[in-house]
Amino acid sequence: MKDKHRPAWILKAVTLIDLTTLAGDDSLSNVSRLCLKAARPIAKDVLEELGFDYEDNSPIHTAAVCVYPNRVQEAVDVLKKIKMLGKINVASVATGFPAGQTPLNARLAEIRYAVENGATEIDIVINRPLALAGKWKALYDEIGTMKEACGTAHLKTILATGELDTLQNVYNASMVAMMAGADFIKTSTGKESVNATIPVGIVMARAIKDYQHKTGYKVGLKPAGGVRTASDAIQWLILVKDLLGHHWLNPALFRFGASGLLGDMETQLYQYVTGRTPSGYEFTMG
Ligand SMILES: O=C[C@H](O)COP(=O)(O)O
Repeated sequence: MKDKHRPAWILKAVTLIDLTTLAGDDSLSNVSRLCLKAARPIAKDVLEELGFDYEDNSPIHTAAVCVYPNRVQEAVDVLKKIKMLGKINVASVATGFPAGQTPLNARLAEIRYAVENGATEIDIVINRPLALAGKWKALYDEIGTMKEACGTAHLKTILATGELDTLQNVYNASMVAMMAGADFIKTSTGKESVNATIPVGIVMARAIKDYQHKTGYKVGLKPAGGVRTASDAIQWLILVKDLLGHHWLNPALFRFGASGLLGDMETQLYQYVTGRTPSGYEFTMG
């Protein structure tokens, strides 16, 4: 890619991020910072130098923030306060994230709790033992009940591909999730030892394309876990553009799940604009 196009690709990628915090010590304070960062992800001078408005109507904000169910209400409140709720969605992981090893009733209750608190996107994890045992109908039924529990909230289905053993299982699980009503299929929780990889992305994009051919429905793709650099992000954008088409590169059909991707994007954009490396004092949260 020509260097002059790089900032545009990076800015595009910024708008496709589900800015995530999924840590045991998450609190009102870091969730607030996350929301402020989601609303103003790139420093004012850098953004203006690239020709974008920094003010309220700036199109450069992340697609969503992604938090644990217990933190949904706080994220909703902060985004409402800064008038960004709706422009930035609140996504919640649920269903015993990341392992999914809790009874189905508890997993469903967690979805309902997150939705009642204002989450409009729910990231569930699939039951890996069902997939590994080839019990696809049982997996379909579980995801179907989770879709129902979501109500009007969008369902993102995390396959945890690093634990599915084979690419055939990844393809089958993708198909089952889509047939059960997933709005997005997502690679990983970020907590497996292997997370979003390009080979898995190719298989999932292929499944999405096959599903579209069979049904006419477009399902989104969300690589998540270990996407850390602007170059990683651009690789994913190129993969999606090549396999699914340019129109898939919008927040309704593509997201990055990432906690640590913005830092490198900011650095890269700063370097592009100023020709120098940031000192470390250049960027502050919020
Ligand atoms: O869904 C999002 C992932 O948990 C984020 O993973 P990450 O912390 O490796 O970026």
